[in-house]
Amino acid sequence: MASKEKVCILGSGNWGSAIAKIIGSNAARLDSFDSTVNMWVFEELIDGKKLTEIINTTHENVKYLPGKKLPENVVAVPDAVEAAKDADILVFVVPHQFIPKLCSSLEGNIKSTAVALSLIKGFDVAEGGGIDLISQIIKRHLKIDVSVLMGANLANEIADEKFSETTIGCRNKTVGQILKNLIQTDYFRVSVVDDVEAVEICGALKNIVAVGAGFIDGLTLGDNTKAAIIRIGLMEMIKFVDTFYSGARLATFLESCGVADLITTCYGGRNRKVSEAYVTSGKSIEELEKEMLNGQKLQGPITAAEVNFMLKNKNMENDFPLFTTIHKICTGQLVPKDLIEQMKINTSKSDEINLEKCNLNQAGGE
Ligand SMILES: NC(=O)C1=CN([C@@H]2O[C@H](COP(=O)(O)OP(=O)(O)OC[C@H]3O[C@@H](n4cnc5c(N)ncnc54)[C@H](O)[C@@H]3O)[C@@H](O)[C@H]2O)C=CC1
Ligand SMILES: O=C(CO)COP(=O)(O)O
Repeated sequence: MASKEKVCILGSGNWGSAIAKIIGSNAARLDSFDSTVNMWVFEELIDGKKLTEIINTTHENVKYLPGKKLPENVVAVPDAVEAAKDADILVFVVPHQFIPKLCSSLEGNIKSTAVALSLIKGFDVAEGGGIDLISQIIKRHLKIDVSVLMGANLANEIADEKFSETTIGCRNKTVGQILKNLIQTDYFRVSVVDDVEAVEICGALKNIVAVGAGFIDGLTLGDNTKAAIIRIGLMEMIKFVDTFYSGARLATFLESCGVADLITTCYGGRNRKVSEAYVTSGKSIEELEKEMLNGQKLQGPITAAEVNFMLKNKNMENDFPLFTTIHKICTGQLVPKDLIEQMKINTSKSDEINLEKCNLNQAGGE
């Protein structure tokens, strides 16, 4: 790596802008980083003005993180290749449905020695009936090492500098320390673990559970029911990792990326909010996403569809009744109140994992 690491942030939505605030300030403060941080902005017009120009003059992303100043060394760039071509560290933070196109545009146009950090929660469907992790897509296109950062990280709260924790999954200790230096502040505390796949999968799957929590809120079923959905969701997350990604560790679910992110998203996230409105308004999820989120993107319903694509192909829908039911409600195959009926009949399947004996428990940690 270069003596002064150059950082590029690819994405500038709600979380992209909040992390740009942190990265910009750390890059300016620490000698080991080049102080100029490029941020790729998917260009759009706001009242006839380009968003990149607004960011570069007012130092505020007025659409996706209004009211918060970005450090002046964060430079908005409308061309992804231009933004990324000289970077040593590429921070990926776009809504997950846009990653394949972004990676294709970067292919062959970045430093071969660069490393990536993905903050993206979601999957993509894969040829052959399975799913790809977002980190795998980045790696396949760009042929660089990819670490991940996931945690209980509602972007607006972090932009407000409220104390929060996060988890970086990284296999290389030196790179892990560099990434920690880049991200950690006194109010945003970073743990680095080497269980990279489990960290990433926790981040993706908790968005499905949050959709279920929103349905429960919309049905006004109360705190006990919501806690039950969170617990069942956690069991399905553990079972999913144990079944499809063996070698991970149970302890990872106790990091910020696991149970903490599950809790915060089920109480404070966009997936919860829109799913509650789905029950009470009778509108479609797509309509509500447009009406309620001002251009921000929901990840839960599409993640539920991606997971269902794989479970259906493997004839395993019944082994993950919560994930399956949430997908069926999102797609109109079931109605929200069916969630409870399904849980009454099927939760034993979610719990069908012996934690004493599961693969996750056997793998040795540090
Ligand atoms: N917002 C949050 O509190 C958190 C979000 N995340 C994750 O971070 C990732 C990014 O989320 P946010 O930054 O919140 O984004 P967001 O939900 O605010 O999405 C808006 C962003 O998408 C961009 N966009 C729209 N159309 C596009 C296109 N065709 N191609 C490329 N970009 C396009 C917009 O320009 C804007 O930058 C997601 O995977 C999310 O799950 C993770 C932790 C917290
Ligand atoms: O991932 C998040 C918090 O860690 C944000 O969740 P939402 O996308 O549901 O707002």
